[in-house]
Amino acid sequence: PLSDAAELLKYYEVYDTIGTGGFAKVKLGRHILTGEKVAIKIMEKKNLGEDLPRVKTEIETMKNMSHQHVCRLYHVIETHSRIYLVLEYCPGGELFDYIIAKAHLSEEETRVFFRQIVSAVAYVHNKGYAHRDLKPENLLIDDDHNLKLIDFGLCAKPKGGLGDELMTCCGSPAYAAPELIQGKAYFGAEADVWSMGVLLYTLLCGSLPFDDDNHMALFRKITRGKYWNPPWLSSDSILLLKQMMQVDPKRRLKVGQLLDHPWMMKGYSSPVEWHTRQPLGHIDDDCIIEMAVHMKRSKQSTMHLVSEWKYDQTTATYLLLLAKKQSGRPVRLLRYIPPQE
Ligand SMILES: CN(C)C[C@H]1CC[C@H](N2C(=O)NCc3cnc4ccc(-c5cc(Cl)c(O)c(Cl)c5)cc4c32)CC1
Repeated sequence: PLSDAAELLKYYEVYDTIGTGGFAKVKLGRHILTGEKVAIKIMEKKNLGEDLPRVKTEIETMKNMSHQHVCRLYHVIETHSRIYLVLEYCPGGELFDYIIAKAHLSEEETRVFFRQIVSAVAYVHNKGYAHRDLKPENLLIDDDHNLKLIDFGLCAKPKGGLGDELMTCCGSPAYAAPELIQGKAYFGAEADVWSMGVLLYTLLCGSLPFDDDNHMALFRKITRGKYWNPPWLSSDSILLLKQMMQVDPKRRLKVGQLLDHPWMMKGYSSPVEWHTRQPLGHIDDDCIIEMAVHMKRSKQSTMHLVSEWKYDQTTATYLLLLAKKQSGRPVRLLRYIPPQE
């Protein structure tokens, strides 16, 4: 109903649907004040049913994430019948489609992308979360041809940190670790490493290491852990894949060992940089000043308003101004507000 869209249309122009994700529709939008493009994930509450907790998980998780390779949440709008998530726009679409278009990637191109994936996952783990649904469909390409991790609906934050075991069997079977599909208690971080191994295989080979239309046959292949190595793989790639797709989670590589693994270092002089370049809560002076001028408020009161991080229009305006600055565009808000018809 119009009343739901009214709140969204106060702050965004909304264009056509650019994708669908399970129980959500994603539309392209533009933030009126900054002119920045955004992706708007639209969910009908009545269609969510038992998926509502998953949405709440995704929202709370993403509010705690601010990283160069994690898709940024800007604004949460909840109306009578809908939940809107305003997210960082990634014009390059899914990594999945990119791989299909190229059949498979070279080792060099794979390394550039895989270093970004490991950076994102190491950051997420350091925050105490396991993603649990790592796959090429959940990695998007932004306008700088960099990867952004999405879909935190299945991620878990064990009460006692990642040292605690998880029980829920979830994620996409083809990427799921043997211990997870066998219904055993598992460590989220170890299961994520297995999924990253499957991901690395799809990048280098253009196909899945374990695949079968029959679920039971697929499970058998995963628990057996044997897969075909195409002839174009280097021996280094074959070794790394073997170390990540170890059926026994205790023999599997740790994320910490991935950061400076010889395969990851080929052509690079430093380990994967996983720390964020935009710490949560960081307040940028230029953005605060532009907002203060625009809102006719003092710099001090503007800084306090932004520091509440309510993921409302203020948070969205600040973060999108910051994104503009980081892309080298002018830190300016729209001077003229068109008359509301
Ligand atoms: C697992 N797949 C099927 C899901 C699809 C959903 C549509 C996506 N998409 C496009 O189709 N075209 C362009 C496009 C551009 N920018 C996007 C920014 C964020 C998201 C996004 C972020 C989060 Cl955190 C999230 O949970 C979801 Cl569902 C989507 C999607 C974008 C997007 C691609 C992945």
